Amino acid sequence: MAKVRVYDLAREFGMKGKELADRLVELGYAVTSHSSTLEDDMVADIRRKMGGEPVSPSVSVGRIEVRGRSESSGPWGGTVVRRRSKADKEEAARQQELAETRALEEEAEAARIRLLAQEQENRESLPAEAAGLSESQAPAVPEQAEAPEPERAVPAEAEPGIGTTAPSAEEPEAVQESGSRESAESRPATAAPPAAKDQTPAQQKRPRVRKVRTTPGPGTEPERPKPLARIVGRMEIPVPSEASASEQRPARPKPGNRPAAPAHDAAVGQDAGRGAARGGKKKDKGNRRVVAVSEDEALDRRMARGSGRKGKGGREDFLGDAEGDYTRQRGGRRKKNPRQARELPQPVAETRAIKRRIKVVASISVADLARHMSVKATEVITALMKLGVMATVNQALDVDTAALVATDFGFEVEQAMHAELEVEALEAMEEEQGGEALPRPPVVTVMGHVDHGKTSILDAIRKTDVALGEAGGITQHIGAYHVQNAQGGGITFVDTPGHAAFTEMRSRGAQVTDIVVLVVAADDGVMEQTKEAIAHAKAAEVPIVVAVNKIDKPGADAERVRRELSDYGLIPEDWGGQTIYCETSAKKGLGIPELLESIQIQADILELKADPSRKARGVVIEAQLHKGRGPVATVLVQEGTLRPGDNFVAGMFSGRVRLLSNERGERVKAAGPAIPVEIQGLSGVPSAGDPFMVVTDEKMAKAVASARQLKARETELASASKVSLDNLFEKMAEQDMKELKVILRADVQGTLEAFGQAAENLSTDTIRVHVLHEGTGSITENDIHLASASNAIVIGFNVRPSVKVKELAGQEGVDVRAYDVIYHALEDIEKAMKGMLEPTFEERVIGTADVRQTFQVPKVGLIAGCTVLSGKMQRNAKVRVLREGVVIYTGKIASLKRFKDDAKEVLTGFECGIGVERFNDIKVGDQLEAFVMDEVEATL
Ligand SMILES: Nc1nc2c(ncn2[C@@H]2O[C@H](COP(=O)(O)OP(=O)(O)OP(=O)(O)O)[C@@H](O)[C@H]2O)c(=O)[nH]1
Repeated sequence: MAKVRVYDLAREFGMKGKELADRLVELGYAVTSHSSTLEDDMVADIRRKMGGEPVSPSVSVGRIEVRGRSESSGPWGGTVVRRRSKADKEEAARQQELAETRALEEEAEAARIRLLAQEQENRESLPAEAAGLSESQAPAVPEQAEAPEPERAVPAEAEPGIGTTAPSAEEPEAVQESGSRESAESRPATAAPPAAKDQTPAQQKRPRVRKVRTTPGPGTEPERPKPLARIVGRMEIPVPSEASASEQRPARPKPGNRPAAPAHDAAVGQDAGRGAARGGKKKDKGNRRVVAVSEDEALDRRMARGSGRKGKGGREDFLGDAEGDYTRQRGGRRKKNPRQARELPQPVAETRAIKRRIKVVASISVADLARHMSVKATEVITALMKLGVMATVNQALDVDTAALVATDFGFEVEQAMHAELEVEALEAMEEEQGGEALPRPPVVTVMGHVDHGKTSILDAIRKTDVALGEAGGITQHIGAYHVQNAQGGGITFVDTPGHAAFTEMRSRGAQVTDIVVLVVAADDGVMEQTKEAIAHAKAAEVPIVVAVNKIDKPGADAERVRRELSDYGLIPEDWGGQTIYCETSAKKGLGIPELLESIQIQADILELKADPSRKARGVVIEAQLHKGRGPVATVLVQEGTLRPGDNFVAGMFSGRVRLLSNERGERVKAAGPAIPVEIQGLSGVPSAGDPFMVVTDEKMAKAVASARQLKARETELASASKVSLDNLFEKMAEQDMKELKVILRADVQGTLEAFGQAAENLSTDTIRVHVLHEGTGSITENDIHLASASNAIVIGFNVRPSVKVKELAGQEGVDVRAYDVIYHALEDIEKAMKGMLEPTFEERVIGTADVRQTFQVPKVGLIAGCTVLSGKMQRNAKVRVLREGVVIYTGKIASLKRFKDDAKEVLTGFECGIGVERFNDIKVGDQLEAFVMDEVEATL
C-alpha cells in the first residue's frame, strides 16, 4: 500500500498539514513534520483518534468480533466486517458517555442478578445480542447466529466474571482490549489488534481505558500504536465493577451502544479475567460498587477519573480497591468514612463485649448489678422474680444468680478470682520451692488481769534488751518488738492491748502468737480476766508460761496462784505438770531473765522454724495513717525475708516497701521470720490481723489488692444486716448512727399515739427515736419493704405479722417485734440504745403429722384428720402446712381433738383432728409441722 503522508491525511480531516503534524505529536506519534509518512495501521489509528473517519467517506468500516471460535474463523475466532452509517456512528459517539453512565446504574442491578444467574443467564442473553446485531448488519447476522461457539463461549466468559481463573487474565491489556470473548477467555494476544483498529470511537472507549492500567507487553504486535498514544484515551476507563455492568449490555441492547455490545463483551472477558486473576473477592467488590453507583455518582466518578490517577497505582486501586479509590477521589476523608464505618463494627463489638462483662468476686448487690448494667434496680428485681428469686435492692446475689439475671440484660458475669488465685498459686509455689526451714524466734503475747503488771513486765523485759545498748529506751511504739537476751536468743513480743485484740487477730485467721505469758499478781490471784486469758490461749492452742508477778509485795502468795491456776489445767512442772512458772517482780526487775529463759525453753519445745529464703509472708500487727509518712504498718514477718523494694499486698492494699524500720526507728535492710518491722509505701491503711505477702510484681500486687477490695465491698453488702434492736448499739458505734427509725403497727389508734410519744421521749443526745410510719391493723409486706429500705425496725402492738410477712422480714433482715404492752417495747428500745438487748426467740419444731382425711365441721371449718408422725402436736402451737414439701401456710393450731375431746397434745403414732386457724384449704396428703418459739438466753 502506498504510504500516506501527514498532509494527505490532513486533507481528509480538513486540516493543514502542520496542524495535523502537531496534533499527532501531541497524540504521541513519531511524526517530525507535515510531510512525514505514516504506516497504514497508524493511519487507521489516527483516523480513529481524530474523530473517526475521513471527511469524505460516507461509511466506515468497523470490525466486530464474533464471539467464540467458529470453524471458519481460524484459531483466534472470526471477525465480521460490517458497515455503519455515519449518522449512526455520530449518534453513538454523542450518546456514548451518557449512555454508559446511565447504563452503570441500570445495569448494576442486572449485573448482580446476572452474576448470580451465571451461565444460564448469560446463555440466554446471547441470542438477544445476536438478534440485535442482525437487524442492522446483515452480514454479521448469519455468522453470529449460525455459529454455535458464541453460546458455548459465554459460560466460559462468565466464569472469570465470578472469580474463576482465566489464563488470559494476566495477559497485557493492550492485547486483551480488542479481543473477542473467546480471545479474552482463552488467548487474545494476537486477535486483539485488528478489532481495535476498526472499532468506532464509542466502541473503543472502554478498551482504551483499560489500556491505561497496563503497559503493553511483549505479546503486542509491532505495528500497534505506541502505548503512549493509547494513554490519551485513558479517561474513559471503566472501573472493574463495570465489567459486570457491561456484561449486562447484551441483554439490554440500547440504541446508542448496541453495535458495541460485542466489544463490551470482550471487555467483560477482560475484566472478568482480571477479576479472576485477583480472586473472586475483588470481583465481588466491584459488583457491590456498581450496585451502589447512581447516575450522578457515575458522572462524578468519571470526572474524578479524568483528572485522576495514572499508572499502576491507578490500576491497583481500580481493580483491587475500587471502593476506597472512589471514596478517596470523591471526597477524601469525608467519603472514606462510610468505608471505615463498614469496617468498624468489629472493634465496636469487642469494646461492647468488654463493657458487657461484669466482674464479681463472690457476690454483688442487686443495686450494684443494676448500676453496672445501666438499668433500674427494679428491672433487675423483676428479672430475678421471673427466675424465682425474690430479692431486694440491697440484697447480695451470688455469682451464679448474678450471671443468670445478667444474661437477660445481655451481660456476662465473670468470676473475678484470678488475682487471688494467683496469690494462692504463688504461695503454693513458694512453699514448694522454698529452702530449708531454720529455727526462728518465738512470738510472745503477754496477757492477764487488769493491773497485774503486764505493761510493767514488758517494760522490764525491754530494759534487758541488749540491743538497746547504753542509748536505751524504745523510741517508738510499733505494736511489737524484738528483744535479744544476753544468751543471744531473740524473742518477739506482740504488744497488743489485751485478749480482745488477740482473739480478733485469731478470728481473722492470723495466728501470730507462739507462746502466751500469763501475768498473775501474786497478791491478787486468779481474777476474771485471768480466766478469760486462759480460755483464749487454750482456744488458740497456744502454750502458756505463767509469770507470778509482784512477788515483792508483802501479801504475795505464789503458791496460791499455782493452786488456783492448777484448777484451770495449768499444772506447774514441779507438781508434775507441763506449765512453766516464773516468779517476777516487774517493779524491782526480779525474775525477768528467768522469764525470758523460760520462754526460750518453751520455744525450744515447740521447735519453731521458718524458711527465710522465700518471699516474705506475715501479718499486719497494726497500721495507721501517719501525717508525714502516709500509711505505715507494723508487720510481723512469719516466713521469708522482707526487703526494701519488695512489692506486697497487705489486706486490701498493695505497696512497695520504701522503708523498713525496727522498733527503735532504725532503718533495716531486711526482716526475717518472727521479726516485727514497720513498713512504709502502702496504698492504704490495712487492718490489724490482715495477711501480708510479697508478690511477684507491682501489677500483681495491685490486681490482688483491687480484687480484695471488690470482695470486701461485696461481703460488706452481703452481710449488711438491717438495724435491729439487738445490734443497734453496735451499729451506732460502727456507723455513727444518730437515729433509730421505727415503723409502728397497733390494733387501735390510741396505742399508736401513746407509743409514738413515749418512744420519741426516749431520744437522747446521741440517738433519736424516729417513728417513720404508723398505722392500725396487721403488719404488712409494705411495712417490711419500707423498713428494709430505710433501715428501720417494725414494732407491733397486739398485732402479729402474717407468715408471709414474717418470711419477707426474714429475707430482708428486718427486725419485727411484737408486744402486748407498750412498756415492754419501750424497755426493749431503751436497752437496745444502751447496747444491752439480746436476741429473744428461736423457732423449735415439736412435731409433724400427716393429713389422712378432712372434715368440714359446721361453724368451725375444716378439720384435718391426722396421724402424728414424729414429736407431738400441741394446742396453740404454731403450725406450717406443707404440700409436697412446700410451705403453703403458716399459722396456729386452733383446735386439737382426740376423738371428740379436746386435747392439749397428741403424741407420735396417735390420730387426732387438727384445725388450723384461718385456713380451710388443707388437703389429704398435706403435712403439718408444729413448732414453738423459744426464748433464747443471752450468751456472751
Ligand atoms: N510492787 C509491785 N508493783 C507492780 C509490779 N508490777 C507492776 N506493779 C504496779 O502495778 C500497777 C499496774 O501495773 P501495770 O503494768 O500497769 O499493769 P497492767 O497489767 O499493764 O495494767 P493494765 O494495762 O491496766 O491492764 C502499777 O502501778 C505498777 O507499778 C511489781 O512487780 N511489784
